[in-house]
Amino acid sequence: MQHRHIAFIGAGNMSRSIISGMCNSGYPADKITASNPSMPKLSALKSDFSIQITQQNEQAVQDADVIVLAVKPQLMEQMCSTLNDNVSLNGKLFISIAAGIETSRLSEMLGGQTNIVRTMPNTPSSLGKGMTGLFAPAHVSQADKEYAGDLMAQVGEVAWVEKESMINGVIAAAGSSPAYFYAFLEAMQKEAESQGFDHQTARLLVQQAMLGAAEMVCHNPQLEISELRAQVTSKGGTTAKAVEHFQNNGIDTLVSGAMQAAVTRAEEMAKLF
Ligand SMILES: NC(=O)C1=CN([C@@H]2O[C@H](COP(=O)(O)OP(=O)(O)OC[C@H]3O[C@@H](n4cnc5c(N)ncnc54)[C@H](OP(=O)(O)O)[C@@H]3O)[C@@H](O)[C@H]2O)C=CC1
Ligand SMILES: O=C(O)[C@@H]1CCC=N1
Repeated sequence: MQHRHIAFIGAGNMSRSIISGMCNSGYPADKITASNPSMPKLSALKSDFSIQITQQNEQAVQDADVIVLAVKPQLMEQMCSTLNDNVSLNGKLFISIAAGIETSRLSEMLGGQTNIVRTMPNTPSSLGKGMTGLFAPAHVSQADKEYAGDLMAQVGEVAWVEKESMINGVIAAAGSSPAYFYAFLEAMQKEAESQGFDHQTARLLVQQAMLGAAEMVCHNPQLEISELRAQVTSKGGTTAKAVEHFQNNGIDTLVSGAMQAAVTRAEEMAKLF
């Protein structure tokens, strides 16, 4: 990918994941700056990756070609307007990773800048196993789209969406969904403990089963996921009873309700921030 000078505004979990992916794949550290109000996360980034750090957003932005907007959604407006008041933003590419803030709203926050790509990554990006959805308005150049796609590909798979509203679908299916799987695993671990396993063994049993199941899905793209399920489900056996219990208790409705709740919240956030 092109090695443009890039600044991360907000040095939290997601920025650290992306920076780690970039550095691991050879992006020059002297072209990466991170900015954050408090020092500890910056110091860790400096010592782990030798990138540039600053507590002044303006300083990070000044010399950068690309600005990654990586603060919490409720802080975005204040942060962007302070930037816009203090430094020229013309000619820069903005890449937002924030949930629930549309590009038109980001443009307002940035004093009319329109060169904005919106992305939705997830926390497995920290292991290079992320999934990121991207959207760019039609006026964003092919070169800028390519840069944004290459950037997020440093930490996993990427998928572009044509309509901005589909970013909320990405949130429901991939941005938030690691937490659904954790909730499921927590419940399984608890039940395994009730059945007599100690905490660590219960965790090992469920985590290894999940990892193996995920790998089976990835390594067998020719098989529908339902076919992989069928392979586990012996006729008259144990799995059939467990799966039947899920189905009789509305697993499909439960999952679609949860995903719709995530979309609804993203839509509410778009009005709030
Ligand atoms: N976590 C997730 O699963 C995902 C999160 N996102 C999005 O990523 C964004 C960041 O989330 P995440 O990394 O999890 O959050 P974190 O809280 O880990 O990181 C946000 C960082 O922003 C810093 N910050 C606060 N105010 C400012 C400011 N004015 N200028 C610069 N930096 C500031 C905070 O510093 P300090 O701690 O010192 O206050 C903190 O380090 C959010 O918009 C979220 O919607 C997107 C996809 C997935
Ligand atoms: O919960 C959130 O709002 C963010 C966006 C996706 C994952 N975490």
